[in-house]
Amino acid sequence: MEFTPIPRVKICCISTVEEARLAVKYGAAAVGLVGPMPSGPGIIPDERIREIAAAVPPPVATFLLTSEVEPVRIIEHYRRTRTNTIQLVDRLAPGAHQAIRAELPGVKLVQVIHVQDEGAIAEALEAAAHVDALLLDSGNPNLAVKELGGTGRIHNWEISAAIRRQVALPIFLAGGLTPENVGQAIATVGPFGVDVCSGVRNQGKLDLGRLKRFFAAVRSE
Ligand SMILES: O=C(O)c1ccccc1N[C@@H]1O[C@H](COP(=O)(O)O)[C@@H](O)[C@H]1O
Repeated sequence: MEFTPIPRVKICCISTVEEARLAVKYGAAAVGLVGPMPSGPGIIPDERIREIAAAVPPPVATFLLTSEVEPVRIIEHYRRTRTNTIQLVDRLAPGAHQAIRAELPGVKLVQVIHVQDEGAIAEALEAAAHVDALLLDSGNPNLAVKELGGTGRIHNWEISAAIRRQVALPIFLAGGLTPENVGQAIATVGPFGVDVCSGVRNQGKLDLGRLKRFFAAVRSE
């Protein structure tokens, strides 16, 4: 018999302790806290990330989203914020993940892969050897002003499904998920978790109705 767990939900772009409480109340397994980025709607100051991360109860995971790429800068960012997980939203150089691990052995590492075309499959397979989970998102790190997430756009879920089939790590799916499309996304990709920012917000604020409908849609899958 095959066991297919209901996907975990990560609510991203949490901007206050109150928003974190709301996300946890309705069942979030993780909250995302967005540090300095070249673009995106969810950025908050590092001091606020630290405050929110300290307020979130175990076993809810706290993800620091960092756009830093140098291990020393990533480690400094982590030490300013003290989450239990680091979400690396940009590509790192070879050896960088190992350097972070050596310094922060208790901290989980999640690498974002921007799914633009089938090249994402090889990128995912390479990164998978060095991290605890992958997060498949929309975006374009090759633009002059990098677009590293928070786009509100979906991508080609068939490519994400191919990655999920080939990678033996937890896969989070992100990018333009909403209460209306998350069921189809789960059916297509079969992710371990789903991750959402704009789809549960209204004018930048967490929207209770959308949040409830998002969880209901995930649970009815
Ligand atoms: O939200 C941001 O500001 C952001 C900026 C840079 C990288 C990632 C960011 N957020 C992440 O993007 C995904 C998808 O967002 P959306 O649901 O498409 O709006 C979100 O889950 C965050 O992990």
